Amino acid sequence: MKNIFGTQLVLLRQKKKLSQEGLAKKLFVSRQSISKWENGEVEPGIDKLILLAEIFAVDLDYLLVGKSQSREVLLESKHLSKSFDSPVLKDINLSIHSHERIALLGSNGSGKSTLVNLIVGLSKPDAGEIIRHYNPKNDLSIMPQDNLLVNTYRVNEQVALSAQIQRVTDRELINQKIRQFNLESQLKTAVGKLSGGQKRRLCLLIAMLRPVKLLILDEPTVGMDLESIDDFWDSFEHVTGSVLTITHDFNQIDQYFTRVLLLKDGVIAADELVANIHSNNQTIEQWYRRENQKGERA
Ligand SMILES: Nc1ncnc2c1ncn2[C@@H]1O[C@H](COP(=O)(O)OP(=O)(O)OP(=O)(O)O)[C@@H](O)[C@H]1O
Repeated sequence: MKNIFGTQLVLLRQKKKLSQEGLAKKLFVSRQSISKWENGEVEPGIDKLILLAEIFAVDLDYLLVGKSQSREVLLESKHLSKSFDSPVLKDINLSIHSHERIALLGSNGSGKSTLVNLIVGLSKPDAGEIIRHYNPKNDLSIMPQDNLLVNTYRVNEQVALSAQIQRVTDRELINQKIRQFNLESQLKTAVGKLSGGQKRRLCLLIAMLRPVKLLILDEPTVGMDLESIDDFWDSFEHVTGSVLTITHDFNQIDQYFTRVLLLKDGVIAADELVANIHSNNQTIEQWYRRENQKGERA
């Protein structure tokens, strides 16, 4: 295990453009520990292995023994179209697989929310179909744009209520999420008194109380200050399963996402792996600006 794990760790860390120091900080260990893991001198404990798998969005099997990642198709959309006063989505063909962290990009009004609403089943397409290879009741979670929180509740009461609604009874799992989302010291604070960033983190925690196959986030950090945005995306690393997010946090996409989709003129105008964009020495913002302007300069 040692050699493969060490090699995998180096590869994944470099792919994510993380230094040993940067990774050590995320795991609350020393840089020397990372170095020892990578050299095969010592193995991390299971808790750190799970965190590593989360941070790199990979299977434990892939991390430990290099077994190829399962690539299950979760959702397929075929020739989707949707019009309001005028056509918004014209011909959307898209597949979402397991272990993908997808950022859905596009100008204001390009139809991102309309597409997400179709995917989660909040509205119906005029034509085309969505094939879901998961149970929408159990395997889909959504973090909406607005915080659906009870401001007068304390944080622990809010979490308990949400856990009850979702029928999550494993107390240890709930406590672990609270620790992961760094909300331990706010447990007795009234939800209404949390900062904007803390509220969004609490919403993400609630959306992730149950492990789901697909998590959908609609502009999760809108209106937040820079510090809260960083804070939020740090917690995002604990998401298991696949994610589809509408976001304009370009710096964060570079760090936390695996794939970007660009919606333009009613179609998926570009669909690219973040690693491919980086290997061309581009940031996601540079890529987005170039792709989104294509055909508009003539
Ligand atoms: N329920 C609706 N009734 C009428 N028009 C709608 C409705 N929902 C969306 N639209 C229109 O569809 C178009 C796409 O809207 P949508 O909200 O999907 O875009 P978006 O890419 O999410 O935009 P933004 O980045 O501004 O959030 C817009 O022109 C919008 O006015």
